[in-house]
Order: sequence, then structure tokens, then C-alpha cells
Amino acid sequence: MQQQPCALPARTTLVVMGVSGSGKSEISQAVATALGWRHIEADHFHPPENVERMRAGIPLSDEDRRHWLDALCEQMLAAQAAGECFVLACSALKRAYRERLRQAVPGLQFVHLDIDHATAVQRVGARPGHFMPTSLVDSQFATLEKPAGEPYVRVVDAQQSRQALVADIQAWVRREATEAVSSQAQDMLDSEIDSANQAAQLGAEPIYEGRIARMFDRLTDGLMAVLMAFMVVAVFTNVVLRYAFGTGWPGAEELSRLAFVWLVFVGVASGMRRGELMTFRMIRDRFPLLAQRLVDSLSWILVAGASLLSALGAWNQVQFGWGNVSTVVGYPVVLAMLPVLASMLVLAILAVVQLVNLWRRTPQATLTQAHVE
Ligand SMILES: Nc1ncnc2c1ncn2[C@@H]1O[C@H](COP(=O)(O)OP(=O)(O)OP(=O)(O)O)[C@@H](O)[C@H]1O
Ligand SMILES: O=C(O)[C@H](O)[C@@H](O)[C@H](O)[C@H](O)CO
Repeated sequence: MQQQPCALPARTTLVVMGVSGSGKSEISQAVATALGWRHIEADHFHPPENVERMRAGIPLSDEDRRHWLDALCEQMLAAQAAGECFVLACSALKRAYRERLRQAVPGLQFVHLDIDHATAVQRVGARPGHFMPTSLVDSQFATLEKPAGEPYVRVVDAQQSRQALVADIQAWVRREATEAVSSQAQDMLDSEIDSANQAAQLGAEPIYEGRIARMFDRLTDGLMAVLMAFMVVAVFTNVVLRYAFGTGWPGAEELSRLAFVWLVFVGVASGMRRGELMTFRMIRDRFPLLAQRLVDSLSWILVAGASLLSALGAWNQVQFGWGNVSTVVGYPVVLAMLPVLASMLVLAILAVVQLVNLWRRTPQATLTQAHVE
């Protein structure tokens, strides 16, 4: 059967292991055929001396198996280099042998054909012409270190029918491949989310610290608390008056709207000072350090420019609204423009401060500090 190029990105390598007579050769060949994977028969890579030893009833030693395992590693790597999945039939009796194979092919899967001594002896004895004598079955069991507990291992009862074994192994391989693919997909998704989180994040450090900053924070925090409390009380009072007493406070909506405008603009200035505004750095982070500084500088110049333009607009509105009053309460409408003007001026100043910071701090500090808004 012709091997298909191996399309699965994970769990594409399998060793069918066990003592002599467990059915490695036959079952692994059937599994390889069913999956369309390359079949590698480890017995074909024993040097002639090893075969002669076994024929003579002498168990192989670690040393005898060393070069054989090396040859098997080469075969597995060759299959992988050719882009083929493979099933290797190999006794792999000791943990150290399996580790040697895993070293060459990380993530290698093992199916252990677990068989009892009597069945193994019976099967080996019923194979006329094979070099392996039944006298060596004892030594096979003596050497065997079961793989239970090692990674990517399935133990199956080798006394089952051939069809049941092939179906079981095939299903396990497919399940493992699906799980590996979905966990790879999950990993990719996680890393996408991580990089998205890195791309859009809160600025890590405050722009400016010091006595004035502390005063500014106290002032803005206090102002926001008062505005918030006022809005809650105004809206709540109005609702209670309206539904409980059939009256109302006509100015509540207008004043809470005004408080909201103040809250937003005071909040923007406060958030900017603390470095808490959302920043996007996905593209900027791909530049070398110097280019990052230049991009950051340009970004802060744009922030300063845009803030100044907004301040100018707010100033024009202040002049225009001078003398005008609101319809319900009658407060001067410049009160709604003042927070915009003040906030935009603060933003422009902070942007200039940050521009200076950029070139005064070390490149590393600049890296964590920079905002591209
Ligand atoms: N599930 C099974 N039921 C009955 N007989 C089986 C089963 N699997 C394999 N056999 C038979 O058992 C004998 C040994 O099988 P096989 O040669 O595949 O084992 P092996 O583990 O590769 O042995 P060795 O390592 O000595 O080559 C063969 O005659 C095979 O037809
Ligand atoms: O590690 C081993 O002792 C050998 O690989 C044996 O398992 C034989 O090769 C096999 O049994 C003969 O078919």
C-alpha cells in the first residue's frame, strides 16, 4: 500500500511493543495499512550477530541492542523527513530503550501488546522457521519493564482478536491526534489572545509623578466622587418624587447631564495622568527600539496636537456660549464647556511631558512606558 504524506501535525508516530509472540509484527502491519502510515519492522535492522545469538538461544544484552536502537532511530527520522507517519514494530522491552527512541522522536506513542507467558510461548512455538526459539520467551518477560505511566502509552490485551486489536489501536491513535490538534489549536488561540491582550493594554506607568501629580489626583478623585454622588442623588430623588408623589424635579435631568459631561472629561484627564488609557501596540512593538521611540514620539505629538485643537474648539464654544443659560435650571452653558477646555489642556500638557520622558528615560523604560493611542 502506498503511504500518504502525513497531514496531521501531531501524534503521527507509533511504536507497537511487547515481548516475542505478542503480535507486534502482524498487528503493527495491519494498523499501518489501516492508517496509511509507513511500516517499519525492527527485526529487519538487527545486525546478523544479534540474529545468530537469538537463534542460538542467547538473550540480547543492552550492548547488543544499542546499535540496533540507533538504526531504528535513523529509520524513524528518515520517515519523518519524508513527511510520512509511521508505525514501528519493536520489542522496546526496557524503559531506557523507549527513552532512546523518544529522544529521537519526541512525543512518540507506544502501544503495549500485553500478553501472558503461556500464550506467548504457544504463539512463538507455532511459528516454524522463525529464528526466535521458545526458550528465549522467559528472558523476554524477565527483561520487560512495562510502560504503564509513561507518556502517550496505551496498553492492550494482546489475547484479543486481531480485528479488535487493530480497531482499538486505530481508534486510540485517531483520538490522540484529535486531542493533540485541538490542544494545539487551543494553544494557538491562547497565544493569539495573549498577543491581543498585549496589543491593547492599559499604559503601565503614570506619565508624571510628584507633588503636583498627587494634588491633581486628589482634586480629580474628589471631583469625580462628588459628581457621581450628585448624579445618583439627583436621578434617584427625581424618580422617587415622580413615582411616589406624582411630582418631580425638572432640573434633575439637565444637571445630571452636566455632571456626566464633567465626569467624563475629568476622568479622561485623570486616566491619562495615571497611564490608564487603552493603548494599541501590536504594530509598534514589531519595530526596533529606535523606531519604537520615533513612533511613540510621533504618537505623542499627535495626541498633543489633537488635544490642543479640541481645547481651541472648546474655547470657541466658551466664547460663543458666554451669557447663554440652560433652558430648565438656567445655569450658564459655559459650565458644560469648561471641563472640555480644562481636560484638553491637561491632555496636551501630559502629552508633551511624556514626549520629554521618552527621550530622557532608558530605552527599556521607554518600551514599557510608551503608549500608541
Ligand atoms: N491477536 C492474535 N490472535 C491470534 N494470533 C495472533 C494474534 N496476533 C498475532 N498472532 C500470531 O502470533 C504469532 C506471533 O505474531 P508476531 O510475529 O506478529 O509477533 P511478534 O511480537 O512480532 O513476535 P516476534 O517479536 O517474535 O517477531 C504469529 O503467528 C501471529 O499470526
Ligand atoms: O529486543 C529483543 O530481544 C528483540 O527485539 C526480540 O524481541 C526479537 O527481535 C524478536 O522477538 C524476534 O522476532
